[in-house]
Amino acid sequence: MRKIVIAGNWKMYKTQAESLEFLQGFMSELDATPDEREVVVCAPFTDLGLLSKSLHGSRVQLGAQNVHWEDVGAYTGEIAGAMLAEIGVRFVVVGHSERRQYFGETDETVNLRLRAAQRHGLTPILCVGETKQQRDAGETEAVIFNQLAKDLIGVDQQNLVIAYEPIWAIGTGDTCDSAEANRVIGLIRQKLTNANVSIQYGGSVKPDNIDEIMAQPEIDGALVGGASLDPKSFARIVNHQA
Ligand SMILES: O=C[C@H](O)COP(=O)(O)O
Repeated sequence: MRKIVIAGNWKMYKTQAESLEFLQGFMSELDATPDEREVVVCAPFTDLGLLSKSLHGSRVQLGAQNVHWEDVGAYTGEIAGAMLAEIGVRFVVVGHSERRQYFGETDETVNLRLRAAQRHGLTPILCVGETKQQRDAGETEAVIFNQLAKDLIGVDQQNLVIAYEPIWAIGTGDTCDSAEANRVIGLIRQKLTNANVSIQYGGSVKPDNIDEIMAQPEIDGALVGGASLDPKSFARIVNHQA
């Protein structure tokens, strides 16, 4: 069965003090309704240890924003899967367009990171999506299918979340039309060997569009950037109408 996964990606925002302040506001706003909805906060590395203790026993799970493909070694500035797993991290964002655009992430390194995450029992959230230029050129499907084909080699689809993030919709307020996001996510699903992989939409998700996005039958959750930084706004997104 497909699970609903709502994940906040804090990117390079929030010190430890700010992350604790967020939690104070956020936890009190969360609906108590127990359902199958998974809630994840993907925080900067420096926040993870503290958040792990603070979130212990709560329904909010912890995610990281990167993982290296080797288990140990001389890789200055990188983080190993075992280091994340040891402190209670359950999810990790892999292949975000900001990593691909600014840090030289390729489909080959994305694939290595996905497999490393799974080796350490972490659930990777694989991000795929097209640029505006690629969309305008009618290349959306080809770009995404190419990413999936390369990124998913040897990846266990029983332990995977995918986020469809059209790059032109990230941080722009220019949300992808929900029916179009639904269409693309349906096409992504057709390329998978496990039809139960949860596929999120990401790109300018806000409290005022989450209900419409989640009403789409193919969309299993959201990867939320800017709106996950504010406790009330992220709680409203998590508490969206079923
Ligand atoms: O990882 C999250 C996405 O990049 C979306 O960011 P955004 O909600 O600020 O557009």
